[in-house]
Amino acid sequence: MFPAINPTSTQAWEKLFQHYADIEAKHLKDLFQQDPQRFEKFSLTFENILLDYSKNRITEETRSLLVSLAEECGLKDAIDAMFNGEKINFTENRSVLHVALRNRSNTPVLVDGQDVMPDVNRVLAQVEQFSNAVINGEWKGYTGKAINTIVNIGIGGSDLGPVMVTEALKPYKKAHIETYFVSNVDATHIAETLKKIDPETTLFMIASKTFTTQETMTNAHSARKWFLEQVQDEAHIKKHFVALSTNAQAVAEFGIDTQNMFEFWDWVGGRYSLWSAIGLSIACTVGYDNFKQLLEGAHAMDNHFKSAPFEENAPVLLALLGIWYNNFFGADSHALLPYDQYMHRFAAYFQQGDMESNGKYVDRNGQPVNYQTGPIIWGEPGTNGQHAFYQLIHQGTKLIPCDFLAPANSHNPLGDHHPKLMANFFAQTEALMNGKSEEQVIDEMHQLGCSEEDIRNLKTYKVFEGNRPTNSILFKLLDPRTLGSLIAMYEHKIFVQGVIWNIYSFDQWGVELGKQLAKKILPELTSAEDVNSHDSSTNGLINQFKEFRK
Ligand SMILES: O=P(O)(O)OC[C@H]1O[C@@H](O)[C@@H](O)[C@@H](O)[C@@H]1O
Repeated sequence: MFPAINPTSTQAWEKLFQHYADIEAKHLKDLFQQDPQRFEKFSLTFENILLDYSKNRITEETRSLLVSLAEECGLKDAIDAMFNGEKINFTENRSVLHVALRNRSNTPVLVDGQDVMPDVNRVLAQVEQFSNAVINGEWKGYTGKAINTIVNIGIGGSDLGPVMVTEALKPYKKAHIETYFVSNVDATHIAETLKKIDPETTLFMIASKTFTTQETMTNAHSARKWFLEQVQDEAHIKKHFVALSTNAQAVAEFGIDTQNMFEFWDWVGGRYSLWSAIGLSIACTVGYDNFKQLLEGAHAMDNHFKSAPFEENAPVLLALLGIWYNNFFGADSHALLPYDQYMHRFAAYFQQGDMESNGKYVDRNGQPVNYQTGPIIWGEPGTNGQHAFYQLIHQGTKLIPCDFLAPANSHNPLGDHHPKLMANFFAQTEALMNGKSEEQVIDEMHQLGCSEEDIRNLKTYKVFEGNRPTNSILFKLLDPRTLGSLIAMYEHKIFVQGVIWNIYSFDQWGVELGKQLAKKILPELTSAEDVNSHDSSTNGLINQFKEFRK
């Protein structure tokens, strides 16, 4: 196991702290003026992806100090530990092997001395066979009709990945298959979906690692009840319900034939599971070949992550830049801004990926940390965001490092839409960096014929400080392979940050408390008596809720 080091105790941290004072006083605009090679120095390409991180508040010294920090924190050993199947998810005593799910080179990966690759390949073959059968119509519903509708019922990691990927890969969607995702326990979600579908041609995928999650089980039972009301025969369930899970017993108890179960394992974290059987809805929507391309792209990024020197390693650099802003500049959030409508769930996906992984205040020694850990992740596609929240990024009091992501080629090359979209991407990153000086504002106002009084009164509002850092991630086309690489890049970024923050990134105890309390409260909502077992606010709310429902 790699050592548990408090990052603030390293020499690199101390040096970064001193170095920060220098950098804080520098403007990005000047850094570019001083160094014509800046773009070459601070950018890299990986296959069809260009990562330009030159618009960050860094110098070569910053980069080398950040790399020293990673080294001092034992990142190399940590990467090896993950890829070698060590139980780095200590609090659950599990390996962390989403990389094995896409290990296309098929080299053995051992957990407790046993190679997991035969199991991975077996389930992948099952996914291939099943998705082919659904897509080409061999898999028939109870009346002999082919399937044309998939409803994935799952939440969190059993929902967000497939939702994000099927949206991102919509251009690859099989035209005759419609896919719906139901996650919320709010009945509206399942009820509105059931209105649109036909039991004869619908396949339900019950996606749950544990097969105990309240929301998913409630939705699954409602779907089952609806289905049986229509078809009146339990024997038909096996043609219309499959399970994606690690829990065979619970699947059987639900009434799904374990023949129709697509297995995965406890060493796959929920938020890292889209590469596993949880990806069945992806394979059935875009076809197995495209799913395989997604895995290939992720595997290529895994190899890059494992072997590239830290100075040239995309996930490591993104992670280190995040730490630079989070821990030295005090930035508390990070925005993901894809300039691609197909990627509209990308930020939502990595909200879980990042915040559930690194939202921890206890370190790997069991001590509360004395430094900041995971940032708040948020974002929306551009250009929509520009007309909504970019004001605060440009002129607010908070520093918000942003990742801009975009394809050079659109799947919809309609008129001049794509050049317009991309002009905005380039303009925003440039504007965030350069800002606009008071001199420029005055010049502009003169040119517009503004009065001296107006200029005096308004100029300060129109000044942009700039010096707002961004990463630009430009890729050739949003194809399955590229998407796989991008997702894996962010997964590994999260891993690197967790290692440096010395926290356990692969558990999620923080989601348990609310679940426990909800279980306790549920029977109170239907009991006849007034509730008084909580604080006055919770009692008051519950009792008013009951009153409103009388
Ligand atoms: O896939 P299941 O087991 O239904 O879990 C769904 C989600 O539940 C949440 O409470 C978290 O634990 C997530 O990490 C997980 O992805």
